Amino acid sequence: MKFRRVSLKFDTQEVLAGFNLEIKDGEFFTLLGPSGCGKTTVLRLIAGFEQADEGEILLDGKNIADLPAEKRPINTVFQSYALFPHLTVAENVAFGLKMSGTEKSDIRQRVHEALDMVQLAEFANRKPSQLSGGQKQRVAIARAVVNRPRLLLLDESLSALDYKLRQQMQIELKRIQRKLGITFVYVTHDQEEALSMSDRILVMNHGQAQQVGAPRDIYESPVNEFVARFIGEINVFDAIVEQPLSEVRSDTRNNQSLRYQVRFALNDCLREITSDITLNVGDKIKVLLRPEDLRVEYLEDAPERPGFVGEVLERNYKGKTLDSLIQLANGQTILTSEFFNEDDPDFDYQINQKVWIDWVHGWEHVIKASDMQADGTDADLINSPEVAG
Ligand SMILES: Nc1ncnc2c1ncn2[C@@H]1O[C@H](COP(=O)(O)OP(=O)(O)OP(=O)(O)O)[C@@H](O)[C@H]1O
Repeated sequence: MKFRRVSLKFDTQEVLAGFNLEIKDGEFFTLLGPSGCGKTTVLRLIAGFEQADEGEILLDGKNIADLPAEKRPINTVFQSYALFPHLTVAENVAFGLKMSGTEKSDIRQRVHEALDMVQLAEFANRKPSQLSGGQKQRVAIARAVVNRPRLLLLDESLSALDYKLRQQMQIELKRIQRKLGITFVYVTHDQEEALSMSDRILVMNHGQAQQVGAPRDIYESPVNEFVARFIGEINVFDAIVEQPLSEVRSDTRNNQSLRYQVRFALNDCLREITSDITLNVGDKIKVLLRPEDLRVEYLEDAPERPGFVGEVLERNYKGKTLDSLIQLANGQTILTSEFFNEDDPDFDYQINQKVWIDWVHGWEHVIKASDMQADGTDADLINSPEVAG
């Protein structure tokens, strides 16, 4: 399904302007962004609950923008489940099929299959009030897939569940989606949820597409500061390109990147970096490093080494990792996250301890400083072929 230059205003507020989108058949696609960025509006436009002022919404190449919601082969699972309390689980799931005049025997068969799929066959005769939150959610999903829609829309569908159940349902949803082969369009502001379930994610801000890609691309190669900061923790360092270095580095995915010598604003120190994008001498860049990309060592071990010197402000033992908040010489604070390693004598530093910070070279991600507008908007991206599809 595709959006072509879709615009929508609520009174004077422009929520979407020339918005493009492509969702591939059979994929688990997630719309991710902060509250108010327009995710639900996009979902409601797909469902037909909202009408676009301009543009086309295409399904199988046909413009469905004027087709009423009930005529679209699209179902929605709401956060509130919206089950009928007086009907049993099976009757809830059968409801839509009954209304459309499906044969009784066919209904029985399909309701059974749908409940089997969400592993609720034995609960068929219960009422919604006799179910847990996760079970109600699964009934809502069974009801939404029983008439085999082309697209299933899920609006923050797991947010009412507690953390543990939510994690189980993430796996469950992905399993159901794979089994059915139906295109799922999921809306969330939870980046962890988006990363763990999606085939592709669209990151939005202020009604604009920021980046679309596989979870790994979005996490490891964010196109701007907004995406980098929205998807997990990130440390940002200013630098200027001094000179290109001839050698090329290949990463584990065989992507080739270029090497440069750059001058970091911090300590005015010269370091080598790799970059996926071509840089010119004098370019202002931002070197992005995730907490897990950084390495911390006792300062006494390396007094002469180039790099960033800091002082440990906080350390949090997290079981698998030791996370530290470190203040650098220029006042900037950074977050590091290191896997527990009993054999490393430098591992367990103390508060106020002076430390030296390096990173796993090749893991840095570089963007030009001009790609980093504070509000995350980047006009060039909105209509880029990648986003437009
Ligand atoms: N019916 C409406 N009338 C007026 N303004 C609306 C309406 N629906 C949404 N908006 C506005 O449009 C913008 C986008 O809203 P939308 O619900 O799509 O955001 P969202 O990203 O889904 O947010 P959330 O995560 O909080 O649900 C917001 O500024 C919102 O206030």
